[in-house]
Amino acid sequence: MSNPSNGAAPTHPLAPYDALLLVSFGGPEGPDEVIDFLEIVTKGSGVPRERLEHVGEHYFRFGGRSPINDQNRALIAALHSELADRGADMPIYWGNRNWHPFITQALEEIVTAGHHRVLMLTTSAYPSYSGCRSYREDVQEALDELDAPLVIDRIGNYGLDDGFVTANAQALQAALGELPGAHVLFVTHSIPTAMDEASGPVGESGAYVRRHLDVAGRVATVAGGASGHELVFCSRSGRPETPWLEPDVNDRLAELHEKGIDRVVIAPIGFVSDHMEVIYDLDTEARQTCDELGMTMVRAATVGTMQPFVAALIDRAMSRADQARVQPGCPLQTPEGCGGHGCCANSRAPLTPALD
Ligand SMILES: CC1=C(CCC(=O)O)c2cc3nc(cc4[nH]c(cc5[nH]c(cc1n2)c(C)c5CCC(=O)O)c(CCC(=O)O)c4C)C(CCC(=O)O)=C3C
Ligand SMILES: [Fe+2]
Repeated sequence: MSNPSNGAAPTHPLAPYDALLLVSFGGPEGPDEVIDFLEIVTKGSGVPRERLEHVGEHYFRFGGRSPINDQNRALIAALHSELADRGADMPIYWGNRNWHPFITQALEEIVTAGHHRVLMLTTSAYPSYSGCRSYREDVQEALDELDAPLVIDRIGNYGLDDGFVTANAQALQAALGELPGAHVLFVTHSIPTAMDEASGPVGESGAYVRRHLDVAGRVATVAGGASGHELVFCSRSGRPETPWLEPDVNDRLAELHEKGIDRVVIAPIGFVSDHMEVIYDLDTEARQTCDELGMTMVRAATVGTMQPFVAALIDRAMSRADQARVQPGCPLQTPEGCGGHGCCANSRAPLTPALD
């Protein structure tokens, strides 16, 4: 509250930020959008046409509608209510890398509304080119096109934040409640091994896998009650001759079955909400693998809008604002040292200019 004696305007708890920007992957919302979406996603990535058609089928199975946009709408609502609870509500804009509303559209709205300094959050919790650096490259590119006096900072990768771990642990505990003593398969998106090697700040390598292993270990410890746990991967794409992170969740399920382990919990710590990878690759495909092998499987919830997760994002925003108040300029292209920019020192995409 403002102090009436000096007439000062109340200081917003997130000052100097005047808006938040949620940046996400995007997904189609109807059958006629699927192919155009997939073409945008795979532009210049070398993903073969057959893979594209194959993944298109996953979307068509769900009426051509990805769950990701509704998940993001729900997350924005939850962020607003968390902000309101702390007396800190502010506008939240939303832009996607690959589908409407695009990042460029969000930035145009931000500029039109007269905002000057915006804090960006992404729906990816881990360091890597795909999950971190490409988001800030895309936002930087959109910013360059606008030529407006707008500064965008970002919060760092939040996978190891207490609230993210707690929310995942609560989800795992609930799943283990249904299947006590089960073996836990923590799952994340596979990426090319070269992308994993290039992940992390300058001088570091393999941060993508290492961070997931750290999160998995903490989540398993906090939840308790698993007979064992490990990290596996889903949603491999790319060319078959390019090495990607393994084992694939389905291959590992078959191996576990061979060893006589037939009770598993699948915990998608790599996804912040029920993306297509979760509802297709895990709930449909991996579930079918389990059914065929006669294994019992429970899928743990994604953190979605769980309170500890939403609070962790706002905690991050608050501490980023504290930092920004004493450090006026820390633009997106700063490779290290502020806001956890060091997610991926090496640019994977030769088409996009390197930022450091
Ligand atoms: C690390 C990572 C994340 C997590 C971080 C983050 O959240 O960003 C992520 C998220 C997502 N990936 C998604 C969808 C797709 N990803 C693809 C392709 C690829 N992903 C990759 C990596 C990642 N992807 C990579 C290395 C490729 C190969 C092509 C390339 O190198 O560019 C393809 C093309 C077809 C295919 O090959 O599968 C699709 C359709 C959706 C939307 C799902 C929905 O609709 O709910 C989401 C959230
Ligand atoms: Fe992907």
